[in-house]
Amino acid sequence: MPDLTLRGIRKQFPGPTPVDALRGVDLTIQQGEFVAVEGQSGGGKSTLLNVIGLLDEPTGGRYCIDDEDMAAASPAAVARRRSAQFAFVFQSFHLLDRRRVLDSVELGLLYRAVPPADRRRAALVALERVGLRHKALQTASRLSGGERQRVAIARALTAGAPVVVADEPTGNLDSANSSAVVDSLRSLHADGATVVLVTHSPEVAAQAERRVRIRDGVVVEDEERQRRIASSARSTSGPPALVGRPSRLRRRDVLRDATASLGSRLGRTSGLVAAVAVGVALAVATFGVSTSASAQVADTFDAHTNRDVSVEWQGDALAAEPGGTRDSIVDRLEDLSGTDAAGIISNHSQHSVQLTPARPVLQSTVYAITPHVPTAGRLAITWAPGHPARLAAGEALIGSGLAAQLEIGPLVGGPQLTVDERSLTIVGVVTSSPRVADVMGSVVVPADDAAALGPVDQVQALVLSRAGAAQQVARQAPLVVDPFAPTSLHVEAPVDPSTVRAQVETAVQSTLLALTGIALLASVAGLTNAMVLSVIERKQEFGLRRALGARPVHVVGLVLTESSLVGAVGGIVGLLAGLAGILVVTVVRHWSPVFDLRLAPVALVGGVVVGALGGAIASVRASRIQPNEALRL
Ligand SMILES: Nc1ncnc2c1ncn2[C@@H]1O[C@H](COP(=O)(O)OP(=O)(O)OP(=O)(O)O)[C@@H](O)[C@H]1O
Repeated sequence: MPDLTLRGIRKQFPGPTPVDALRGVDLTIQQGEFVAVEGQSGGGKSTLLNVIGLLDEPTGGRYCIDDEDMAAASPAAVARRRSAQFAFVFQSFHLLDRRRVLDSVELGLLYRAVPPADRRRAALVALERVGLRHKALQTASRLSGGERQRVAIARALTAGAPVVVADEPTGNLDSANSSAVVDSLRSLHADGATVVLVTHSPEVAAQAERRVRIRDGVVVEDEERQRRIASSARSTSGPPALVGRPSRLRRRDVLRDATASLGSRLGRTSGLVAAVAVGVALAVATFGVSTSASAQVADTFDAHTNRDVSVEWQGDALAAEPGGTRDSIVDRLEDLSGTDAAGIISNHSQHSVQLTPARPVLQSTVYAITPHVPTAGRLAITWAPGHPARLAAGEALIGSGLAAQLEIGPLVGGPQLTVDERSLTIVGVVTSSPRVADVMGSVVVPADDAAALGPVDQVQALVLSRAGAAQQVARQAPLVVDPFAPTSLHVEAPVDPSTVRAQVETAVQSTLLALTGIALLASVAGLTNAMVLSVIERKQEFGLRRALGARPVHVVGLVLTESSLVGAVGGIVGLLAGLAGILVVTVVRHWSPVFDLRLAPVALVGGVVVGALGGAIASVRASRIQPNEALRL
């Protein structure tokens, strides 16, 4: 049981004009005394109490508790002493205002690693003693001033600390409530606790067995005349046994405490969650939209451009080789696995074309095609009404450009076109030829009529491959077209789709990931700001926790747990909002949405990381809050 010995205690507050609040205080308080500290305002009473309760360090002199010099004790040892040996009652109560009364009463035991059920039992017993058991589950801020001070006394009772330090506990109370509080203090004293009480009230001071008067930072009067009388009336059993392990905290309790704390400020907590959710939602949406967009781009490539393969050669050189006829080349190309359609189109340079003898003669290129060129070359053809979609000997197609030049009307009655001296029936107009653009201004005849057109300029085998097979077909096509000199042929195939796909995906994703990073950084910045503001607002609460034995690391843990919880909830809300965003964008753009299941854990972990980062600065600030400064009126 501690005896408190102060020798030559000085306390100077620095500043432009330093204040000497204590100027050499000598005082010995033995275990079990009831001491009232009186004196004029500004005399140094609260400062003395803070030094005694280890809430503040003196700047000079020696303060020993049971012969241990506190100046030599480590911060952790001081926190342990505070938790084990002191209970505090303040003029302005200092409760966890937004939380249940029970939480304020239990707080000291929380920092002694006492299990929740035991804490609750002890708190209810203490509340019973101050007549407030029925208010245990009520929000503390709803209580009257007198009730709040009785809750603070209940907290001191629960702590079972050997020394109760009370700084003007009746300062804000009327006389009835004052007497109730003084009675409670006397009852604590009767249990064996030392009570050190600062008061301006002579009536309250008169209840103490020893009155110490302090003026201008020195003890001017120390009256002990009632000590003997009171000592004899006092319990000899000493203070109640201390429960728990001082200045220790159970990990599970941090989570409960943080959850309760967040729950007690739902408005602010929602704001914090929103700060995280916005970042996570943007991250999820950009990531999801980029995946959907990439899939869309890849699909487009696969469906169209990637299927075109062509092999080109000059003149009619192959015709003389065995198997060099157009039909056999086309047959071999169509036999390749991965080919959907194949055809050969040859360019027979310029010829004179004329619609009727009355019309002008035009010069136009003539192409000869095998039957599957319209499919393989993806030609769009408007056939003459009633004509089958196939070109027979003596018939011709004309490109829509040439048709306009020739001023051809509807293809009814089989209009005739004279090419050189030959008359051909026009049976269709080519309205689109994406692979051989020249066809649009040309005449197209069947390959069987090609011989009549004279020498060939250029021959192209057009292959339409299956989606994804273009590369394979492009490798084999020259071998089947000219097995004797495949390298002499010019092959055109699309860029490997996987390369294009990867390039597009990388480009899209790196841009969007950069945006994602910016969104998350903005979230961290927003949360940091909000958490720091929250810590400033809760300064007194953190001071109280420190006074009741919390070490800086406990405070850091609480704030980080709160911000990580906010992050986790923000992550989930952000994930849902982000998925909704993906759905909206993809529906509006007619894309197929891609929901990557991995987004869920990533969003949750991302939220927690954002939360923890956002709470880092606030937690350090909270841990630096000094109890004496935070708890000053
Ligand atoms: N943190 C501080 N920084 C600067 N000066 C301080 C600080 N705390 C107290 N003081 C000054 O130290 C002196 C003693 O203050 P203290 O609060 O101990 O007086 P008190 O006797 O408790 O006064 P009251 O009865 O009005 O509460 C005062 O002049 C006060 O302004």
